[in-house]
Formats: sequence, C-alpha cells, structure tokens
Amino acid sequence: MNLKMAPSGTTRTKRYRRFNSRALAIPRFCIQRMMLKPLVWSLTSVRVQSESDVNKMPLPFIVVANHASHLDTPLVIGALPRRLSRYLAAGAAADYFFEVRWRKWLTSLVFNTFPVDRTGNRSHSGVSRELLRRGVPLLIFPEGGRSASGRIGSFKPGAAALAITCDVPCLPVAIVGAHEAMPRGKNWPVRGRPPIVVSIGSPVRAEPDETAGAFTQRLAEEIRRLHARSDSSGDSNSRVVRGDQMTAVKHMKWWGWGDEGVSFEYRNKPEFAPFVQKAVGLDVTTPPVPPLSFDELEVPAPRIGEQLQEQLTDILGAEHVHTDKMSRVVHTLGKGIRDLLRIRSSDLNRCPDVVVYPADEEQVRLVVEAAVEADAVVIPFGGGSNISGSLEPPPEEQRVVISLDLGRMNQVLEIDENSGLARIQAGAQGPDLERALAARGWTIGHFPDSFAHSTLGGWIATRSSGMQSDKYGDIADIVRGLRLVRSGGTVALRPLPSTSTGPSIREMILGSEGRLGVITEATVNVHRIPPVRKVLAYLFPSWDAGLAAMREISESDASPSVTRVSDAPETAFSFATRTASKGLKSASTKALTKVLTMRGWDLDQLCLSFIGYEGSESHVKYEKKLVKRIVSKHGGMYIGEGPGALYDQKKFDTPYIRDFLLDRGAAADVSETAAPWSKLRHLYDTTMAAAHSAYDDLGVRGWIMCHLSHSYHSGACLYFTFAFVHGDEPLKQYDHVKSAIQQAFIDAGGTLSHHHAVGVEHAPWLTDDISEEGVSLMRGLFESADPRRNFNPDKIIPRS
Ligand SMILES: Cc1cc2nc3c(=O)[nH]c(=O)nc-3n(C[C@H](O)[C@H](O)[C@H](O)COP(=O)(O)OP(=O)(O)OC[C@H]3O[C@@H](n4cnc5c(N)ncnc54)[C@H](O)[C@@H]3O)c2cc1C
Repeated sequence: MNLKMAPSGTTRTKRYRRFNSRALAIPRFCIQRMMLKPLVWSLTSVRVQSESDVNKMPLPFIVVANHASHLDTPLVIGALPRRLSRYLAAGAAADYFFEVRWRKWLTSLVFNTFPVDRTGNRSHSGVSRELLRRGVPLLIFPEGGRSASGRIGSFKPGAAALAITCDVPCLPVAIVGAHEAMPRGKNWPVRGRPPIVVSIGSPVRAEPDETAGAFTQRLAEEIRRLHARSDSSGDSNSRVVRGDQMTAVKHMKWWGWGDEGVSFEYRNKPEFAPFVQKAVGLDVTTPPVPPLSFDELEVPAPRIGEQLQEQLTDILGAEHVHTDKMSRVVHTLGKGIRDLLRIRSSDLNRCPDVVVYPADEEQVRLVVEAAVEADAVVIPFGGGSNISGSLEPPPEEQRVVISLDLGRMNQVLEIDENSGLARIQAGAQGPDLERALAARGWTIGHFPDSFAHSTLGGWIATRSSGMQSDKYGDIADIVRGLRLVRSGGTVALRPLPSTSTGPSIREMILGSEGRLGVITEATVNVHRIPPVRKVLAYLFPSWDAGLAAMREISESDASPSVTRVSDAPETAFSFATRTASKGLKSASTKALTKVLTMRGWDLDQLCLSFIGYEGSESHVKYEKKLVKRIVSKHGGMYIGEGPGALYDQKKFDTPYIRDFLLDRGAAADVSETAAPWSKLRHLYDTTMAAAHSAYDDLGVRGWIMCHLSHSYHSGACLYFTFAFVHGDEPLKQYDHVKSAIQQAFIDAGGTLSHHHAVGVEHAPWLTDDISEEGVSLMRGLFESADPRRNFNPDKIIPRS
C-alpha cells in the first residue's frame, strides 16, 4: 500500500478500527494489567501520585509525558485507571516500530500504538487527528525520543498543535526515575527495585488563540514542575539522589530556592513585566545576570582534625561524613534574602567543617557525644529553608563545626489510628511524610509555603505554621510528643493530649532552633483526609472590609482551613502573575470588571480573598453558606473556584520569583507578624508607612504588599512582602528596610515573627517582644542546658 495515498472510506475505517475494537481491548487488557504491570511494578518500586481526579477526565484527551526509558509507556498505562487506558493509543516512532512487521504487530497489540513521523516524512500525517476524532485517547512523548541523560529535553509542538486543532485537553504526566531504572540501551531494569514516581497533573487546555508554541511551553513547564516536585517528594528512596551527586540526601540549589532546573517564567504572564516596571522600576526583559559559578565561590578550608573525623567515620561510615565544598556550602545558610545575596557574592564567613548524615537516633547520640567531648559545635540541619539566619555558624567560631543533617531519618514510624497520632522521624520533608500518611488515609495538615523542602524537625525547631493552620493548628499545636538528643541524655516526651506537668518542656523545645539539642522524632496529630477540599475565591471592595470579614469568619460557626485576604497591592500583584487570558476567560474577566464598576467599586482597591473548606460534603456546604453570608455583609462577592484552585496548585511555586528578581538586580523578601484583631489595621498602616519611609531614605522606588493569613480567636498573622531594585550595597539597603518593618511590628503591638522564628535576623527585637526578664529566663535555660555552647550557638540570644 502506498502510505502517502489518502485511504478510501472503507480502507480508512478498517485502518482505524483496531484502535477502539472491543475484541482487541480484552487481550490488551490481559497483557497490560495481568502481565506487564505486575512485572514492571515488581522489578521497580513505582509510586503513582495524582494532583487531579483523573476519573473525571473527559474522553478523548492526550497524555503528554517526558520520555527517558522504554518503561515509560507501561508506566503511564499502568498508572491510569482502566477507563482511560482501555483504548489509549501510544505514539510510537514510525521509522522504528512500524518498519518491521513483527514489531509493529506486537506493539500494536500491547500498546495500541499509532505511528508518529520523526524523520520529516509525513506519510502518517492525520492519523492522530483521526484517532482523536474517533474518541481514542493518545499518549505522546513530545520530546520525540528517549532522553539519553534522563533530563527533560525540549518539547516538539506536535502534541500541543494536535490538542488545539482537535480541541481536546492534555493530561501532563511526569515520570521520575525511569531513566535510572532502565536507561536507553538497556532492556531490563537495574536490580534492587529502583524507585519510580509517576506524577499525574491536572488536565490542561489551550487557551483560545494560544499558539502551539506557547501551549507547548506551558505543557513543558507543567511537566517540569511535576517532575521537580516528585523528585523532591519521594520517600527514603526518591530523596536519594541518583548518579553524580555527592550526598545521599537531596538538597535545594546551592544558590537559590528549590530544585535545579525549575525557575519562574514571566513570558506567559503578559501583565507581569509592566507591573514590575511600575512597582519598582525594573525592566524584567533585560538579560539576567546569573549567580557566580560554584567554582568561583570562595570557601574556607575545613578545620576538622583527624581524630574527630575518624570517630565520626567509625560511627557513620565514610559515605556519611562529608567535607567536600558542595556539602559544606549547602549546609552553611538558609534561604532568606540575606543568605541568597551573600552566597551570590561569595560572602561566606564560616562554613561547617564537616557534614554528617546519621541513620537513626543511636547514631545521633554517638555523634553528639563525640562532638561534645571534642568541644565541637553541632548544628542540626533539616531542609535548610529557614529565613532567619538559624543555621549559620558564628563567624568567629574557632571550634570544629558539624552540620548534622537529618535527611536519612525520614520515615513515618507508626500510626496510632485510634488516637489520630503518627510517630515520624525528624528529617522527613513535607512530601515524604504526607505521602506515607496519605497511603493510609491520613494527613498532618501542615503545609507551609516551604513544604516541599522543609522537615518536621525544622518545623518544630522554628515554630512553623502552615497555610491550613486555621483548621489543623500551628506545629506547636500539632506536635504532641517528641524526642530530643542532648549532651548526656535524651529527653523523651510521650504523646499526650494535654498535661499539667509544670512549665512545658515541649514548649521549650518548640522554637529552640537547635540550641537545646537534636530532635530525632515527634509524635504528631494526624487527621483523616477529608472527602472534600476546596479553596474558593472572593473579592472585597476594600482592605477594611476584607479584614472585618476575616475576623467575623473566625468567630463564626464556620471553621475554614484557610482564611486569607490580600490588600490591594497584593491583589494587583496576583492579577499580574496570571497567565494570558483570552476568549471565555478574558470575557468573564471583562464581565466581572463591568459588574464591579456598576457596583461602584474602586478597582484599584480590590482585595482578593481565599477561603479553604475541608470536610464532608454537607459540612463544607454549611460552611460555604455561612461564609457567603459574612462576605456579603461586608460588601464582598464570591468569584468562583477557578482562582482558588489555581492558588492551591501554584502556591509552592511562588518562592522561585525571588531568584528571578535577584538575577535582575532586585531584592524581595518577607516579614510577618501576629497581633490582636484590634491592632491589625494600625499595625498595617504603621508598617506600610515605615517601609515607604525606609525606601525614601534609600532613594529607591520600593514595593510592599500584605495579606492576612492564619486567623485565631484573638487575632491574626499579617504577612508582608517587600521588594526594591538594590544598588551596590544590597545587604545594607535590605537591613534598612527590614529593620524599619520589624520595628513597626513591635511599635504597633505585634510580635517579631509569627512563624519564621528568631535566628539571628530577628534577635535584636527579642527583648521588646518578651521583656528583659523573659530574655533572662530564656538565657538561663540555654546556659544551663548547654553550658559550653556546643549546640547551634548564638541563635535566638546572641552571646552577651
Ligand atoms: C520561600 C519560603 C517560604 C516559607 N514559608 C514558610 C511558611 O509558610 N511557614 C513557615 O512556618 N515557615 C516558612 N518558611 C520558613 C522555613 O521553611 C521554616 O522555618 C521551616 O520550618 C524550616 O525547616 P527546615 O527543615 O528547612 O529547617 P532548617 O532551615 O534546616 O533549620 C531551621 C532551624 O531549625 C533547626 N533544626 C532543624 N532540624 C532540627 C532538628 N531535627 N532538631 C533540632 N533543631 C533542628 C536548625 O538548627 C535551625 O536552627 C519559608 C521559607 C522560605 C524560604
């Protein structure tokens, strides 16, 4: 048959019949589900995670996935529910799979393959379109072939163009670990059941008028995001870095936030560049100046003596004792703007001399004993995400500094289902523990913005708060029991719902930032995963209206998981980070604008609010009704699920903006506080005025915006984000603005920080916050617990 000839009607029907033939679907199902899936799943350790309810996926659709291994097709098929995989047709290279008769027959039988032209020969053009027209869902790997390195390559626009032409959604899927399990050139997985994650995103449709190029880029971004998240969200296995890195535990970029290869993209957000130009006078289209290269970084040589190094090696094994430059650099600082500015200018005063990775509490105890005996300094390390200078060794420290990384201690040890308690090792990062809990139907409900890269031990040591704290509480409420290894012994606090055993030792350890010892595990409250979880969006005509509504919601019978309202500047920022809206979306934006204008709202004063609901269907319905009444009473209006769902999906990606701005000469950071309801508005005004006056002192056009989050009976947290284009002395300029903001908090009746701890950054305001006598009590605690200052010295209370 001449393939280039258009097939006649009957030939055409015959040619496509096999793709949705019920008769062929039965043997295919048997092969896929009874042979292939058990085989792949037994030779590797596969975890499937999904951000959306794929059962609701309309047919047909196109699965787009990254491609690095022959395992990918069975993995995707095995990960999807039967309704979606039954007729799923996998794209296969026409020049390879369709040239040889037996190969064509076999792959068609097993994977329902259809030919994809890679060679420029368009002999199969139109096949995929016709399949979609006939309702057959497709699997396409837009890279056009398997990646040799395992890294995601560039995407060809075919899949996106097809989705646009046929008006079908794409389902993005990231496959993590398949390359390591069975790279190109291998036909059988490596031994030891290597970990693989199949991460399924939410369906994505092309916007009206979106070009294939732009849609391709959006899909690629989404797959990279899913990939990065799964890569950092694994269990003990998936946190293990494969290949070329030196440590067995995964860390963030040494120079910035999050995963290497993931960054903020502004080009698909048309309002972002003009917004930034107006806000701080920065042209984001000017070419970025990337941070210096790692080789250029000047790092002081390690000072550890042979004897201590040998002792540590004896305890942990040589592979868990690191003195290389990269290990020491990533354990030196946190991720505050000060840390980022310093690392970008190679301003590292003192790095840890050695990084150790204990496997269990006994090894922690032995390391602590050896360190204290050698009068060394021990700095516990969780995810390295703090922003208050909580990790940095004192610049003048002459003793050996040991960074004790808990990354290998990341297991959920036990769930007491009767009590709703889980015992978890301190080094478990957010995704580690949530996934392990979710597998048994539970959640801890603690989701700080840094969730993907911070640990249970770090949360406890900094008194962290997650965005669903209104329902689940702050970490201080969540932690019921814990174990802390200190010099000479282990503090063991049993999990108790409440107790009256004198001043609370548990409370003393909460927020101790490593100064009292090393937290090795904690027993925390966990909750059944609620059947319904929604974040809905509302608009208020003014900040006052928004604040008043949040207060009333917190007092009402509704108990939402999230109560959040942004001031007008932050609302404008949120709108500026939207992706291009065209067609229906833009029409609904226009309609909304019209309604608001007709209502007499000042569009520059709009305040966007998100309220989160969790629970049974009827409970959520009841809460929504109560909230709606309060919102209306304060002149606000409901604007739908869309913005809330988007916020929920993108909330962990926002931190990447900081590095994007730093690359372009602007510094952005956050400061947050909590105060009683009666003081919030005054605190807000005082802080805004202080920041703008600080900008005036510097002669820069600065930006500051705020949202209310974390509501309590008596007050709430106000969270400020500020940014400006810095000059030659960025740290000095930053200090000036940051100090003005912090002082305003204290002056207006707020605390120095609601959930970012003290570290060294907030220490100057400690006396104002808790009084001279309060500081004296705390100093007494640290001095008696650690007289030789072996544990993370100078944090919270600097040496006097
Ligand atoms: C972009 C961004 C967003 C953030 N969002 C939030 C947020 O929403 N909510 C929030 O609460 N925080 C937030 N933070 C701050 C930070 O993530 C928290 O302070 C977090 O709790 C730190 O955890 P970690 O595991 O990264 O700890 P690290 O940064 O590694 O350590 C922090 C401190 O805790 C000590 N420590 C760590 N582990 C232990 C242990 N096992 N035993 C004893 N001491 C220990 C360290 O010595 C150090 O003093 C954010 C930070 C960034 C950069």
